Amino acid sequence: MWQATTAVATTPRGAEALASPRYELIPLTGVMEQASHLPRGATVTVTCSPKHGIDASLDLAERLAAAGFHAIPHVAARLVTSRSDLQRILDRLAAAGLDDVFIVGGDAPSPAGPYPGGRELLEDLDTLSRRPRRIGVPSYPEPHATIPPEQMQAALDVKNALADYTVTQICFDADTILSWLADQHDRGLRLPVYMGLPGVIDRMKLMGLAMRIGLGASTRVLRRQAGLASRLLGGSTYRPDALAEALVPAFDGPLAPALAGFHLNTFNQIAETATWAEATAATLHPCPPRDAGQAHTAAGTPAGYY
Ligand SMILES: NC(=O)C1=CN([C@@H]2O[C@H](COP(=O)(O)OP(=O)(O)OC[C@H]3O[C@@H](n4cnc5c(N)ncnc54)[C@H](O)[C@@H]3O)[C@@H](O)[C@H]2O)C=CC1
Ligand SMILES: Nc1nc(=O)c2c([nH]1)NC[C@@H]1CN(c3ccc(C(=O)N[C@@H](CCC(=O)O)C(=O)O)cc3)CN21
Repeated sequence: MWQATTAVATTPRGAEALASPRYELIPLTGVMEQASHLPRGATVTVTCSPKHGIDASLDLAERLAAAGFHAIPHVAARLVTSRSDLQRILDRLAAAGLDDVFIVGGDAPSPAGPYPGGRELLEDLDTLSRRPRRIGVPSYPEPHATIPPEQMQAALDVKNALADYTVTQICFDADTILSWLADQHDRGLRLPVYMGLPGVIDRMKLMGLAMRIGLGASTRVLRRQAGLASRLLGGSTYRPDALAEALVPAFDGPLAPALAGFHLNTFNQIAETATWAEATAATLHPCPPRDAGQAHTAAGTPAGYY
């Protein structure tokens, strides 16, 4: 559980980050209704898979934008069929006023066109018109299942000059994320980092997804915490409490300048994840009565700053 007294005094920026995360949605039936549980104007991103294709992500992003959200579609490089297809996508984004896009390699077993990965697409995009105002790219605190670490690092180094921000792949271990951040900072990463967390999701479902998308060794926490009692009760739900507790303070520590926020992979458990984020952020800044604002903690941080 949260140590509310310490947290209030030390993590105002972290609490704010948790209160306004990016929510990642999958373009499946019912998602618009589920999205209505999100705060008005929330930032939502739309995944892009070989199963649904790029246009399903763009369609949903357009609908979410029309409903008042700040919508960010993912575009998978391996699903783009040609250079003119890429220009068509850029034109469609511009026409819809979608000015922020997340470019990923994508999970297609082979490229449908000239782009084997996000890196190659970004390099080509630089020569085309209508670049979105902001471009995000993934990054990996844990090794990728198949792409060698040197190749991933080389791709990130190129993207460091071509993109505007990065979102970390789901990782269940806060120390791994924080030491990766420090290492990337030392190597000259200039992209602001959104830390990618799983949302509030059934453990078994999360374990299956983790295997399918090739997450790293930290996935073992799902096994360790799925205790006998909860299994007897017919399953248990993962909550990213331990990650939030360890990562929120980083927004007020030495790595703060490198951090942009949190990105919650909801897997469409949208209401549960949003409720968790809001409630957890609220425990961090419980808005004490006004006169508490005069008091100061031992560390000199005004109590009741939030
Ligand atoms: N973290 C995320 O949100 C997502 C991650 N992915 C996975 O990550 C991989 C890498 O994507 P990005 O981080 O955007 O980096 P990227 O696509 O820029 O890949 C890095 C380098 O590895 C090569 N590469 C990419 N996919 C490959 C594959 N499937 N097989 C062999 N080589 C490949 C690329 O040519 C590139 O030079 C994707 O292929 C996919 O498996 C896919 C979608 C979303
Ligand atoms: N390798 C990889 N690919 C991704 O697409 C991806 C990541 N990693 N890491 C973070 C998130 C997680 N994402 C996901 C994960 C699962 C589904 C998924 O299960 N979608 C469909 C099934 C699609 C299919 O079978 O191809 C679903 O029915 O839930 C979608 C996006 C997108 N992002």
